[in-house]
Amino acid sequence: CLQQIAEMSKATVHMKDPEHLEQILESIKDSGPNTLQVISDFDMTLTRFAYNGKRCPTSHNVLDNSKLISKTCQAEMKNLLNTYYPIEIDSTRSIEEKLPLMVEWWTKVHNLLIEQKIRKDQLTAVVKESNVILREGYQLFFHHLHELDIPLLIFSAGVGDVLEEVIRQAGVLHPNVKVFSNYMDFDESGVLQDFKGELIHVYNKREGALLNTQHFQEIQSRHNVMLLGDSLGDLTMADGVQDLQNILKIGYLNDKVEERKQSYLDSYDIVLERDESMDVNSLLREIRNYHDCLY
Ligand SMILES: Nc1ccn([C@@H]2O[C@H](COP(=O)(O)O)[C@@H](O)[C@H]2O)c(=O)n1
Repeated sequence: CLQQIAEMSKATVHMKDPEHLEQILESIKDSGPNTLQVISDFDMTLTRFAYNGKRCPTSHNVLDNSKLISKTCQAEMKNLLNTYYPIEIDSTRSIEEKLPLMVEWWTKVHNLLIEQKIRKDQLTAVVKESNVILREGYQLFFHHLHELDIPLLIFSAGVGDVLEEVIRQAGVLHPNVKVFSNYMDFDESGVLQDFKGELIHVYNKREGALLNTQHFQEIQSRHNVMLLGDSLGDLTMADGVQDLQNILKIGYLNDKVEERKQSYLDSYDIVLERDESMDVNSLLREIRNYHDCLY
């Protein structure tokens, strides 16, 4: 199955330790789908990084580039993106150094969005008109997880309302999909007045943050994890999983490939370099076939 991923993939696939990977996969298969949860990032992990050589938008960019935002504000957001995104992906800076700067970026952008008086009823059209695209093979990915009743936890530092709308419009917002993200807070007339709860940025995603929530109860017996991410910050998404047994970490290396390759190879079990598809479907198919043979 691992070989299949390597062969089928249009991208370059790196596997840290194929033997160890095979063991993890066997163990996950033996334990059954009811012990598995999938934890995934959203922007540039479930969605495409580029299409026809052009960058695709993140959930924030869907708003930034839309008609809901004034030209002056768009220019300010672009400036912020050009300032802070290089810091986010800079492999020479530590997470500790980047963290306050990421909070600064998100806070500034959210304040700008609030100033724009965005209305809730405008989001559907804005998503429809955007160039956001889920990765090739997404239908099968969501379908396998739904069929096997495996929870898909999407942990995103993006905008929850936007990304949920993307998944809804793609027709794959199944009941097993749970999104944890920055949700907009609208006033009684449907105008954006704030963002709900604690800010989620690229370096504070942790399943432990869900402790005491209804959802945490539902997943606490699932000790095997498949984690999908595109940044080193995504690696902490499984922190707090109860009695973790096996974790399979799959990383999409989209940008600044050469500079960041080594750190991704050190941290992820499988690294998909410049991939735009969901080759992980082969792993899910394998788990599913194994389960179908047994039951
Ligand atoms: N104003 C912003 C802030 C962040 N981003 C990007 O969004 C990504 C975060 O979302 P995840 O689903 O990946 O957690 C992150 O990679 C930022 O670069 C943005 O585009 N605009």
